Amino acid sequence: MNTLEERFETLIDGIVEVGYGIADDFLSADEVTALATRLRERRAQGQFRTAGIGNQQVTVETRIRGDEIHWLDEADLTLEEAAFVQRVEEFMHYVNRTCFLGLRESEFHYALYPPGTFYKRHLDQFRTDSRRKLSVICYLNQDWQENDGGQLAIYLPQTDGQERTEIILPKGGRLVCFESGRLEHEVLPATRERLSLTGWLKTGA
Ligand SMILES: O=C(O)CCC(=O)C(=O)O
Ligand SMILES: [Fe+2]
Repeated sequence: MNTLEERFETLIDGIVEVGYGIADDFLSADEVTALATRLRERRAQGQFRTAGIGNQQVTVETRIRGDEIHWLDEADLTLEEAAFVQRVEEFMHYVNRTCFLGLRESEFHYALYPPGTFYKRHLDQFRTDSRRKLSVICYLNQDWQENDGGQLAIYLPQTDGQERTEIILPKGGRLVCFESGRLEHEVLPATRERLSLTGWLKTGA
């Protein structure tokens, strides 16, 4: 297992060199199991809603996205959730020390994509609010296989005007990070429930 700083470096190198970073062991298998369990408990308690689109997230449009989400509330975190938030915030401070992005705030939601649902190609920054600088997605799926689908497709603009597509499997413990305002991406449909914890690192007001 790499040290935390090595994982942070891997993520930053990826973002700087190719536009996105991947750390495969951001969470241990036990942490994935614990967070997936917390996700399912919260969903069973009725805390999840079908996600909306746009800044206020009021419009449900399942032809664009079909996931159910629950926003983490700082005042109501389990130990595992608090540990996850703390680790991502350590990454945020590490980024600030090395890349000077001026990140100040974070927000996180669980997401569950029922089989067959997807999130069409989009950008994570809103026209009316550009505070989201980095998107982080951590997958909570055990034993995810290629033929389970549910890949994250990232569209990378090339200097020759062409576009390259990267296809990333949502394997448990894997964290993907990219610039929210720059890279369009898409969640492909899966044959199983697809679980994740997604966050944004933001500048202040
Ligand atoms: O779960 C993923 O792989 C990406 C999710 C996403 O694009 C989003 O929630 O904005
Ligand atoms: Fe997104």
